[in-house]
Amino acid sequence: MTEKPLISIKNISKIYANGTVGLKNVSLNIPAGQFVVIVGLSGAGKSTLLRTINRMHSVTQGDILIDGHSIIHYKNKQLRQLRRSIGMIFQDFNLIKRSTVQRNVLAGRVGYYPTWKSVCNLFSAADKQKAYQALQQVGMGEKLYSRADALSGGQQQRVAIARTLMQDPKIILADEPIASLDPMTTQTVMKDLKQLNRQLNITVVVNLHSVPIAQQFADRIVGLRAGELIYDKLIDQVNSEDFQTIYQSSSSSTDMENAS
Ligand SMILES: Nc1ncnc2c1ncn2[C@@H]1O[C@H](COP(=O)(O)OP(=O)(O)OP(=O)(O)O)[C@@H](O)[C@H]1O
Repeated sequence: MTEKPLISIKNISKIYANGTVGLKNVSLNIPAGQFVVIVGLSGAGKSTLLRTINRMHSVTQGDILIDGHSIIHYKNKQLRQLRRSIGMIFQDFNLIKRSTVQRNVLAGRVGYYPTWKSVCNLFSAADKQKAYQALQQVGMGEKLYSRADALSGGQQQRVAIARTLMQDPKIILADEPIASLDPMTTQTVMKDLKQLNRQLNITVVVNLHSVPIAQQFADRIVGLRAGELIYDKLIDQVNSEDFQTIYQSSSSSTDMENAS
């Protein structure tokens, strides 16, 4: 029996206002609990694809269903609820640098508060406890009162992950989460994501440049090239030649180094 997908992407295309084609007729079904890695050269459309899933980008054509509901026409309350259920991790962490770790993590909860309460920092004791637990989950409990800008890049990314946990997300989208990190911290951050995926059954979709890291962590690898999906395999079916299709006609030495 085929499992009903949590994320169903149906023939989507994205053409930016300046005419650039971001995605061409991409279809993809992701079941709940899967750890999916999207790989491809710079400009292949990875960020565009990820950002259509939480409607940071709208699609030009096609449909996206989350849990069976089309999201492409969502507005106002529906859109806020959608974004509350989807955590997003960015390459540059997106923390408020001059605020404490606790305040940054609580920011993940603002979708559950009326604006005036979150602006006035009126978070409940239960949510402060939840923030501490989220930090503990990524090994950062003792940094609760540190300032975000006093942390290393890897620590900041883990705070960003804790912030998404405050949303009780069904899905975490991570756009190049390790691009600014050294190899050791890369492992820590990827292991955190994998642990949340496995322990909390959060569906994770990650954009990566590094094929070895993709192979280490993914349940499934999806390859994009020039906006098209050209590759989609479960990890046990992947072989090293597969990646040549994605990375062929590379003009970027960085990508080729990472792919090797
Ligand atoms: N806001 C935008 N306006 C116009 N074109 C854009 C915009 N964002 C992305 N693009 C273009 O869409 C295409 C896909 O870009 P996208 O950022 O999705 O690729 P990517 O695979 O994530 O690349 P990278 O690995 O460099 O982040 C590229 O040609 C890019 O220049």
